[in-house]
Amino acid sequence: SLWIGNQRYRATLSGWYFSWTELDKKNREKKTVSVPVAEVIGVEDGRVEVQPQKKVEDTDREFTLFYVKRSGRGSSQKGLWSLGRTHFRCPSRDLRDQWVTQLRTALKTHSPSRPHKLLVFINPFGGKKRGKQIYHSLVAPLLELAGISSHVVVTERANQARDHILKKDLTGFDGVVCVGGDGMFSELLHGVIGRTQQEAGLSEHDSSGVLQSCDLHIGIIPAGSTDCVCFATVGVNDPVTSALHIIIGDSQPLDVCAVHHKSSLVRYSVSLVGYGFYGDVLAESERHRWMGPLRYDYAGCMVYLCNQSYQGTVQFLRADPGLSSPRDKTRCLSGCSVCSESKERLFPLSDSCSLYSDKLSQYSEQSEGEWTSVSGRFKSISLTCMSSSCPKSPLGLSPSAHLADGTGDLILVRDTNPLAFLTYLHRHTTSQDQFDLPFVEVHRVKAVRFSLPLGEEDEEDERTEQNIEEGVMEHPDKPCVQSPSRSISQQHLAGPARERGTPNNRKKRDFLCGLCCSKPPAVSVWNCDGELLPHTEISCRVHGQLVRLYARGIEDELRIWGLCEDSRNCNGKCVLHSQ
Ligand SMILES: CCCCCCCCCCCCC/C=C/[C@@H](O)[C@H](COP(=O)(O)O)NC(=O)CCCCCCCCCCCCCCC
Ligand SMILES: Nc1ncnc2c1ncn2[C@@H]1O[C@H](COP(=O)(O)OP(=O)(O)O)[C@@H](O)[C@H]1O
Ligand SMILES: [Ca+2]
Repeated sequence: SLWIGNQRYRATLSGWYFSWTELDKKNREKKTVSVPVAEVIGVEDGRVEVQPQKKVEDTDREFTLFYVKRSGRGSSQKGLWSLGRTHFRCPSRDLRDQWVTQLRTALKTHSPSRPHKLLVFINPFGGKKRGKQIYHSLVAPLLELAGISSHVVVTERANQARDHILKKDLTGFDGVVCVGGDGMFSELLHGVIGRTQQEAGLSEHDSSGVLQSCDLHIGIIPAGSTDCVCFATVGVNDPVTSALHIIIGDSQPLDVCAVHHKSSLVRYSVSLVGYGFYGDVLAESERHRWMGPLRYDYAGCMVYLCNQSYQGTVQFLRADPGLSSPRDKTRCLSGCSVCSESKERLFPLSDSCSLYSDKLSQYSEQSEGEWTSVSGRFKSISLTCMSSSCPKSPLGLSPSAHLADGTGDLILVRDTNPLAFLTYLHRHTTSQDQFDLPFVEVHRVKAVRFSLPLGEEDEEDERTEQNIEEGVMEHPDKPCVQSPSRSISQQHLAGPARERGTPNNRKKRDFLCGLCCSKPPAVSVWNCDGELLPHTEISCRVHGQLVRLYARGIEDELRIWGLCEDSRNCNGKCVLHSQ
């Protein structure tokens, strides 16, 4: 027996669960609360509070249990986690000590993958510039409660986090965490992948080579502008929810797209590699960084009004159509079977049995298959390894994409009239199928190549290349950018490609200076997870499950999503109809 206040409960700790059942005066059982041991955050002697401030009342018969608490069913805050806290009173001090010891032992046994030590990078300038405050007031107290030690680095420049991971001693750290947006996540991604390849003696520049998947986990505390990676892997962008996923050591593998130009690596991407509309929006938004997250809406409207389209040829290698399709109306949710079966396909030697051996023989990872080619004028070309859902688009660029199936979705939006394109964009904010439009096509792919029409190819201007290398010339991209934020965006370009002095394409952002100059540009720019790429002709390849995040995919009642035909079936409660 345990007491909460004056109410008596029957408590049990059996295997995976700690449960307490309310008992009435006649010992009849009433409501039960069950907490999986894997979701216990901590057990403390006495009456302990952590919010708003830590307070300990050391009473000898009491203990406090902290655990993951989910927001109620049907709540508008689906997927939101908070810290649950219950004070239990035991019949004696001895029994209290036994409960605390047993719970702590169970925690060790059932949660072997929890981190003990984390390296945390805070971008003080991301999003609404609240990174430091978010970390110190919401996240640090939870880590302390869970007994996780952390080493915190507040960044002073772009790429500091990436360089730290690439070069410094990381002995003892179980994971790296960023407090910031998709740009900060991208720094960690590049650091972790780069370091793993260095240690494995593999070259990142070999576009057909296999990369070593990374052991160091990445955690994201959302404090940025789009927070797409966090939203698409957790389901919400909430710092406390993400901190709790980190603490309990959740693990979500993630596909990564490697972008190459000729024979060198340009960048990695997990969410959006976009040309045309999304590239132009990013280029325009960089000039308005001072607006914070609103810069994307402003730039989106401006670029929409410019009504540009761009010529090019897209070639792609299809993924096995027998496994899944971008239009199959399913969703990649926590425990997704498509992703777990992909693990056996992607790493056939790591598991003893392979359900997929027959499928493998028809569609081997070795035999690449045929490249398909599509040429024309496009409003937008997007490749995304995951749904890319974010607060702006709750179902994302490709709602049925999978986080860890080794494929990406290629979305081609051909040139069309402005109203039709607006319909396409608007469908990202509703449950309507954005692919069910005559000028839109979507393909599930393993690799993509983009080339410009003859005469418009990437210029290999040796002089420009040399000048950048010698540091005598400013990077010629975005010649019209004048705001002080330039320094930040210039540093963005100082990614792997720029450091090796690869050439840059030119003459393209002019129309954004005066909002559509007389001569429309022939070439757009690639947006790679919020970074502008310095090349136009690129090739992309998806590396299945290359990194792992402290997340578990989107959980829930949203499982009905695939079944819901109309709002009457779900009473307006499913994710499609509750928007
Ligand atoms: C009419 C409403 C149209 C809404 C269209 C919403 C589409 C949203 C798709 C979002 C995909 C997001 C992919 C993630 C990208 C991020 O990695 C990356 C970096 O994020 P960070 O700054 O946090 O580091 N973010 C981005 O590149 C931002 C792309 C956002 C594009 C938003 C465009 C808004 C468009 C508004 C158009 C309005 C047209 C209205 C005309 C009257
Ligand atoms: N201290 C810093 N000063 C300037 N730029 C930084 C700093 N720390 C990180 N950055 C860069 O700022 C960019 C944007 O950061 P991010 O956290 O993604 O915010 P947002 O979502 O608002 O774009 C990232 O690409 C990152 O490399
Ligand atoms: Ca994928």
